[in-house]
Amino acid sequence: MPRTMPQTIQPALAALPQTMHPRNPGMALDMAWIRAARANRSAIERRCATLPGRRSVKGAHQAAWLLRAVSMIDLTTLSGDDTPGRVARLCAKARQPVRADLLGALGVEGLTTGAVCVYHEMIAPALAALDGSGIPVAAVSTGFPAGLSPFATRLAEIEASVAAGAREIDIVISRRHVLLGDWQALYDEVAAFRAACGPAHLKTILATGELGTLQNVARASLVCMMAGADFIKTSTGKEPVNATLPVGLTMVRAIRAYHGVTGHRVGFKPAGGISRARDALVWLALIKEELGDAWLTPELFRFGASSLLGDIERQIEHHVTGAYSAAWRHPVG
Ligand SMILES: O=C[C@H](O)COP(=O)(O)O
Repeated sequence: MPRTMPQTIQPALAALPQTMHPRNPGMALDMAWIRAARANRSAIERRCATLPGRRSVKGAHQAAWLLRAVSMIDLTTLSGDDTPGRVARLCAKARQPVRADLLGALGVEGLTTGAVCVYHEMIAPALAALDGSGIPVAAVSTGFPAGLSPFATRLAEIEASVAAGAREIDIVISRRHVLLGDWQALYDEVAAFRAACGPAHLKTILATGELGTLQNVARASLVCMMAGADFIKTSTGKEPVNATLPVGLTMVRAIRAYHGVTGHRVGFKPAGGISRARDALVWLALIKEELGDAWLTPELFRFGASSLLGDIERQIEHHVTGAYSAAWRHPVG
């Protein structure tokens, strides 16, 4: 027996900011600012420990937040055995991320994921499957995930993916530049990637699980933003440790500081290992509290996730019907 339609859901979705912010133009490398950037791990961990409990949203509010989360997912497949068929199924899910009967019960229309994220070779099938939907295709690039191919090859890879129709490019930075403290090299690399992107938006993957310290994460975040990144992203999903809350808090505070100084809004994308609806809610609480509602839009926040959507759909089904179904009934791709 469907529950009464929660009246909060459609307004919560409609209230999503639709404004187009100007892109981050970047700025000159400010070494004094980079050197001054610090990250106090114990304070950061204490702050993160408060997040899961304090912001417990229930019922219709939880369903509304979960639907909002869906609109901010970069629905991802990044496997060596990806095929056009798998990508087509993923894109069908991006167009209709939650079962029509469930959305109908909630009075919600027009919900899609934020983007579909694939390797270069899968751009064409993704574009074909998303035709007319307005959903952008994001391509991982620059020798993803290690980023150790020749520099010219990495630039050419970006240009090829933009020419193929990707509107967003997820690059990986050279971790050694961070580990060696060569901030000028990191800045020059990211600035060159940004130039190669042209009109496509640049998401810079820090691969934080390989950067050693939170201070390195804070400094690398600032350098990427100074070099013109549209988004900073935690991880490839292939590192041993991917998106963690302490890393996320460090990065969003760097975004907040950069906005405070320059007035430019840079987006944030936690990625890798985010697979449960309740974790998505904690990430949204982090963004709301640290950056404010202006960032709770697909333009400025994305989850990079391959399996999160299935769990969210399952929770939405529970909200509508009062029953849980098996996870296998909510395949993503
Ligand atoms: O950028 C997205 C990640 O590769 C997805 O990671 P995941 O498969 O752990 O959700």
